[in-house]
Amino acid sequence: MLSERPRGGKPATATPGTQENPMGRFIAFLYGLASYAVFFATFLYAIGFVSGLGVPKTIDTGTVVPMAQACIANLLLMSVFAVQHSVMARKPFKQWWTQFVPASVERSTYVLFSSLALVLLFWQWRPMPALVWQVADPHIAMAVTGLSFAGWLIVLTSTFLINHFELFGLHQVASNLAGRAMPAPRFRTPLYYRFVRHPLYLGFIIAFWAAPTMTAGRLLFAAVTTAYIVVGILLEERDLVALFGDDYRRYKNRVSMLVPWRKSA
Ligand SMILES: C[S@@+](CC[C@H](N)C(=O)[O-])C[C@H]1O[C@@H](n2cnc3c(N)ncnc32)[C@H](O)[C@@H]1O
Repeated sequence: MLSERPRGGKPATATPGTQENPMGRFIAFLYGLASYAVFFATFLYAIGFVSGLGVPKTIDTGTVVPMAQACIANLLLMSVFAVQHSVMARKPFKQWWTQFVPASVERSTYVLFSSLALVLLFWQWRPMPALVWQVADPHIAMAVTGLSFAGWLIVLTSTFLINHFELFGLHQVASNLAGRAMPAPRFRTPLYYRFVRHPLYLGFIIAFWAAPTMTAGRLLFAAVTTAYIVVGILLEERDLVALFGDDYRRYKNRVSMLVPWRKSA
């Protein structure tokens, strides 16, 4: 879903686009912090939006319009996010726009635009309240909600296992501020990554599908985002093989993609 991080080649090199001017570096750092704050608020809102808890506008609230109209509007909103999130993550796009945006804040800007695309989706989402399923037993319903929150927790903890601060651009602006080089990307397989290659995406899938009440709107959201995740994995793995070579190829042979069972050794 979130895709490529800036790579900058195998050896650690000076942060590309490092500003010489200390004030410029400081402003870049503040911008990175602000983008991160917007991301974090959006992430928290997303939990409420999908679960229907604790936020004013959820996936199942708002003005009800005819089903086809709602479906088209929602597909458009998800497409805006998908196009922004995928296109801005591709190397040719990065090469083009880092002519205008300093490379040190490229990731923060990507994170900011992704968050804004999500805010637009939350704001403009049209509810589709038709009931697909509903868990009648309150204890089971609570357990399903708990499973959904476990999915969100897996998402957040996976970002820390990979590199939370680099993924959301803070590492880049902090290194730029300190005039330090960004370290070369490292292949990691900690904790969940021993069981599945994409725990973060698995967390999203669990969070979206574990619904005690599944409406047509949430079903549309879960189905489209799951399809987007699967396509995203194919693109991400192409980059990971290019970056980590045989290490990643062997990992692919050993560990399954999303379903946590061990492949035969
Ligand atoms: C949003 S994270 C998602 C990581 C992974 N796909 C997941 O679902 O847990 C995407 C970034 O993680 C990086 N990445 C994915 N797997 C990795 C691994 N095993 N070691 C290091 N970086 C990885 C990718 O290069 C990409 O920049």
